[in-house]
Amino acid sequence: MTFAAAVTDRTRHLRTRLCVGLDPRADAYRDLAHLREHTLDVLEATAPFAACVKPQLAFFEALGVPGLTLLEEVCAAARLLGLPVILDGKRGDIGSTASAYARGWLTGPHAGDALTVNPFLGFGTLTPFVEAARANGGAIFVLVKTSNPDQADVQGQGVSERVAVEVARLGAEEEGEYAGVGAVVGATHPQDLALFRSLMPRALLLLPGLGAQGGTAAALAPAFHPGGTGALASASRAVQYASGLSVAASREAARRLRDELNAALE
Ligand SMILES: O=C(O)c1cc(=O)[nH]c(=O)n1[C@@H]1O[C@H](COP(=O)(O)O)[C@@H](O)[C@H]1O
Repeated sequence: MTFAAAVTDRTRHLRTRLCVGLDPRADAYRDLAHLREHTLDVLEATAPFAACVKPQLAFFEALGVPGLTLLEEVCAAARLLGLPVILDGKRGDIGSTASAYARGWLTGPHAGDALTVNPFLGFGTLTPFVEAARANGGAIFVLVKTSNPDQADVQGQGVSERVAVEVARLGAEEEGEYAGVGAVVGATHPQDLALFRSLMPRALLLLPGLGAQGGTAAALAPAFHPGGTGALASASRAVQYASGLSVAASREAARRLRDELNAALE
């Protein structure tokens, strides 16, 4: 089953559109063993409420080689739990380097099912990512309008809309309900969601910024299709560190966010 079909299946059968972000901050833990245990515990505790999981590569890379080993463990644990994995790497470079990134993160030993991708170097540089994702039934999420307030410095003046049109064009070649070329649109921009939904009708939208950055579930309905499919709302700190390092609080936070999204959509 493709990534797009698998998350949509979880949305329909488990009634969840929540993407649980894993951003394990080294300074929150005694040592690497503590970070590892808590991160895997949060994954297991929140999995029943999640459509997918999104490890942020920066936090794993910051730990060096042991971080990559842990990332492999997280991906393997997610698979056992039935959770599709989005690796949040925001990669992008000239073609030959983009091919290496695509091999590494979409087909290599640490690969996820999907990868976030930066289109800043030009639309042609997306090709290796699109091809690698297609070869495995994976997906990419192209940055269209990021959640941070200063995104407009670079993404304003119609840039986000141009990227959205390209995402739709790339996905149009694919079969299936949702394409393997998706888009990142911040949950912090609820006023823009209807526009981006209409520009990219068959793209899965990844909506980060729920919780810690101020995004609220109630405002996200315009990103979804009738029936509540087509988008994934993502929260990292609000789940992993919902109340210090309490795993029970992480579980409850995931349950509450899932319920809030359902209430806004069903
Ligand atoms: O691609 C992302 O997930 C992403 C895109 C974006 O526009 N904004 C954004 O915050 N993110 C990532 O989503 C996560 C947000 O974390 P929280 O604010 O703790 O939920 C971080 O790992 C960010 O790198």
